[in-house]
Amino acid sequence: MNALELLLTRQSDARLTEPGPNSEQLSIIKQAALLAPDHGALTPWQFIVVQGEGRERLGDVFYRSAFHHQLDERNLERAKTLALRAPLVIICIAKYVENNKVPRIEQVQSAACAVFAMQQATFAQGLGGVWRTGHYAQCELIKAELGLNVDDEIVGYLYLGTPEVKHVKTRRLSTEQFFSDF
Ligand SMILES: Cc1cc2nc3c(=O)[nH]c(=O)nc-3n(C[C@H](O)[C@H](O)[C@H](O)COP(=O)(O)O)c2cc1C
Repeated sequence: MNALELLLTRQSDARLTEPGPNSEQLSIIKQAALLAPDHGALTPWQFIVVQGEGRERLGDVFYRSAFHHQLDERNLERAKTLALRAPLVIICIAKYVENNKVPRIEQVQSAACAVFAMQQATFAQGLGGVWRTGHYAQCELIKAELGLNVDDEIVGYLYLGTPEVKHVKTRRLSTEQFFSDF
């Protein structure tokens, strides 16, 4: 797949199954993350790769968060299984570095670029992925359990694997709606 084909056909896949990225594919995905634009070369990132039984441990962390926040019964039950929705999950963190020139938002944006780069690198290798956030990206208890600082931001959980169903993105937006000339 060439670069333009990637950019113009990329899509997310919410339903993912085995196999996940092999070690060679994962290595490429990791390298793509580290090429994210980075103002001031602060490298304000941290990535935690979760696979195999690690997904069950992450499910336990989600469960403790759900319990702590008194989520309803349905969410409590779901919590333990969430990380099992793909063979591999990467927890993507903006690791905030205090800096006079580079505000926090730019560091979070840089980490977000890294997430997108990883999703693209996955797609380009014939696999699929989806970027998720929600309650478990905002929870202070989870940050603490992952050993993160309060200033850090979980910018997403990137679920990666093989798409369960082959589908082609049908929603096409019109450039005229979002671009104008000045
Ligand atoms: C910051 C961010 C958080 C997201 N969180 C979720 C989420 O929690 N659950 C979800 O189903 N999709 C979430 N999405 C959307 C999907 O990742 C995906 O972009 C969307 O399903 C559209 O698919 P597409 O990438 O093929 O256009 C999020 C996207 C972004 C950028």
